[in-house]
Amino acid sequence: MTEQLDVATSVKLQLSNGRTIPALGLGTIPPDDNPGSVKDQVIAAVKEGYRHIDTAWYYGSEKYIGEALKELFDEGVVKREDLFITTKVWPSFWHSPEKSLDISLKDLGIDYVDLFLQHWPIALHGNDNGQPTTPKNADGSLVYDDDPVNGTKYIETYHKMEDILDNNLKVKSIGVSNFSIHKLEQFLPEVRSYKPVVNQIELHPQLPQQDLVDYCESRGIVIVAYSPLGGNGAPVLEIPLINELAKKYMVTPNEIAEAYHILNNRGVISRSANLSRIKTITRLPRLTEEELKQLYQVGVEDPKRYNCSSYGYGIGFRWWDGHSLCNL
Ligand SMILES: NC(=O)C1=CN([C@@H]2O[C@H](COP(=O)(O)OP(=O)(O)OC[C@H]3O[C@@H](n4cnc5c(N)ncnc54)[C@H](O)[C@@H]3O)[C@@H](O)[C@H]2O)C=CC1
Ligand SMILES: O=C1O[C@H](CO)[C@@H](O)[C@@H]1O
Repeated sequence: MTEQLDVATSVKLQLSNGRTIPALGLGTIPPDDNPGSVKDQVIAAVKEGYRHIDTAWYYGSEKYIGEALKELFDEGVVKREDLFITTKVWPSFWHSPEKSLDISLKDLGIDYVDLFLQHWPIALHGNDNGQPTTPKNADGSLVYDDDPVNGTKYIETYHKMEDILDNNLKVKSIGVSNFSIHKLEQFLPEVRSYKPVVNQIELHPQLPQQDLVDYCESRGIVIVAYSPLGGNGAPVLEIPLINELAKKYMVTPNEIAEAYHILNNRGVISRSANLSRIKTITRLPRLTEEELKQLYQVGVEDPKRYNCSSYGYGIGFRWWDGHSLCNL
């Protein structure tokens, strides 16, 4: 089956603004026990051919990524223009996206990002420096600057991102993340000049979200799948079908989980603290249409979301009138 393999790092997706995005990206949520290890992860990935790095002000790892980029540029491994770098503005910084961006650019040591995303369609109560990132009441519920289900202050954030793009200096494209259909229906009519080119969402065989995927793709918004392995512990890799396909195509389960998106013209960003793993998960098995459909069916009956149902990474997503923040 080795003849049915392509190279995942060579696939680029067309964005609605005429630019392209490498389909396979490296996630950079830092390991709690060793956040500085993100530097070596980025170096290993870029040397293996990755050209898309996904980060965020919220992750606190951008200074380590900046160290990696400096080393890669100084050594002539890549030039800035060879890379596609994404950062995001967190809801506690909803009022000052340019300030958030400037902090990211300083930590990354670059003067522009290729994609600037609005991390969540909500407004959390953060100060002028976006702190605290997860403001909470005494009962543990989040403190908002606006109603998280029907408020519209978050749209002001995007308008400010459009203003930044108008200057076309610090960002090349803007987009959104964790925007549900409910939010997109409310938000898209208010967009002034620049439709979001991407919606970055949790997506994997256990969470198909096909209605949201169809909604976005029908409007020219590229889906980028985050937590494609299910986050910490990679539960998605335990799906029997993924392991069967990995055996058939003689690749790793990671590559099946990534191919599921790339072959569906979606971006995918996964992470690994294991440097040798990063170097060995860039093959693209040519799964058949039937195999892609089988993977899709895994989560149709009993969808499972990893990112919002737990207190992962320090933020607790409270269920709100039957909505989780991810289903707003
Ligand atoms: N926009 C947003 O709100 C979000 C964006 N993201 C982005 O997506 C990226 C990837 O998603 P994540 O949730 O970080 O994780 P993921 O779904 O990529 O899984 C990564 C985890 O799986 C482990 N892993 C990888 N391969 C493995 C293997 N073969 N066996 C055992 N364990 C394995 C890694 O060590 C890590 O703990 C993030 O780093 C971030 O850049 C993630 C969450 C939310
Ligand atoms: O981007 C993000 O990462 C964390 C952990 O998954 C999540 O809360 C946030 O949206």
